Amino acid sequence: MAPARRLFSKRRAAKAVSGKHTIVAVDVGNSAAKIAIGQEPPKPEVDDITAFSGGPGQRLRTISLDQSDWTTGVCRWVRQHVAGDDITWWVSTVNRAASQPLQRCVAEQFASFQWHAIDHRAIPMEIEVDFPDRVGIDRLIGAYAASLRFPRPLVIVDAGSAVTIDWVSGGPSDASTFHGGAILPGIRLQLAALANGTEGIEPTFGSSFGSSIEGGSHVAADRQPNIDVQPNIDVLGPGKNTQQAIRRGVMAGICGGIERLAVDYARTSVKTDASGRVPQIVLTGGDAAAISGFLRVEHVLLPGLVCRGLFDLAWRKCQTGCGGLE
Ligand SMILES: Nc1ncnc2c1ncn2[C@@H]1O[C@H](COP(=O)(O)OP(=O)(O)OP(=O)(O)O)[C@@H](O)[C@H]1O
Ligand SMILES: CC(C)(CO)[C@@H](O)C(=O)NCCC(=O)O
Ligand SMILES: [K+]
Repeated sequence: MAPARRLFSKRRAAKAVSGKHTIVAVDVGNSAAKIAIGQEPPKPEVDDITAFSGGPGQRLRTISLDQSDWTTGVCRWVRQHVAGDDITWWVSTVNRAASQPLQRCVAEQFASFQWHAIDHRAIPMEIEVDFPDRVGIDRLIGAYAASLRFPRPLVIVDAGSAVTIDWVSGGPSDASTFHGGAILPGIRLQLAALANGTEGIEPTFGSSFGSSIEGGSHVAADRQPNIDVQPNIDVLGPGKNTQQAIRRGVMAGICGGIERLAVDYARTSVKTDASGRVPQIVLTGGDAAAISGFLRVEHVLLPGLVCRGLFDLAWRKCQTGCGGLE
């Protein structure tokens, strides 16, 4: 214990000189928490947003909520990479039952911390939906992060427990507009629904799919859905057995949905985007890599989009006066 304490105080002294401050971005979903560690911009004049949010120093980790001690896992991982307790946690949660215990764990394990749970009012975008406060904050932050990195209009696909397929346009001013989108069950939920709702289909948890979680690791192997991630010529034809048929159905449903909605949204773009550009599709989430291989439209794969967006928001706040980001 003693050496660790000394290390912390040395680091605190270093912070006072450099003015750096640690940001931990946490995206709490229904299956997993995604965590990234970053620092305030090393120099105030850094104006490239990627220098902060996507820089080489950034670490991204996914921790499955299946593990009963996942909150301790998060704190331990942060401890391993950050010396000291002076951390601002920027949090996106669509699962308060999970984020509340995490906050309690952080309060127990870190002597001083700041906790920013982001809501829609913090997102510098127009939000054109019926109830902006009811949209999953992960959707809004992902949309914001994508709109800073790619030309609009955008189709943002977050393939997690649920798959969300959202539309973001650019307006005549520089502001982006979030227009809502579509929500469908993700791969794992679709497999579970088929198993639960039929007598003839067995649960398909049991093997493979290890690389599906962004950043890898910390995913219990015995809970992973058994769906091949490699696109294979076989999957073009009809499934010849139950497993193949399920795989065909689930992947075609999700990929077909993305392809179709991108076209449909673009058709509405006369109203919502004046640029006339072909929409850029941005894909993120635990199943993004699996889905990417089956998609027939051009897209970019960007792991940790919501964590990147949390850093973007922290960076933005910093521009208007950091001071520990409070
Ligand atoms: N052990 C696991 N537990 C849960 N999901 C897993 C696991 N292993 C792989 N996956 C895959 O990862 C997907 C979940 O991705 P992700 O972690 O991005 O979800 P999430 O952010 O928690 O979801 P949401 O934001 O929709 O609540 C599941 O659909 C599943 O196919
Ligand atoms: C759809 C999910 C589960 C995706 O993480 C999340 O964004 C959420 O709980 N949203 C609330 C409903 C909505 O976005 O309209
Ligand atoms: K998510």
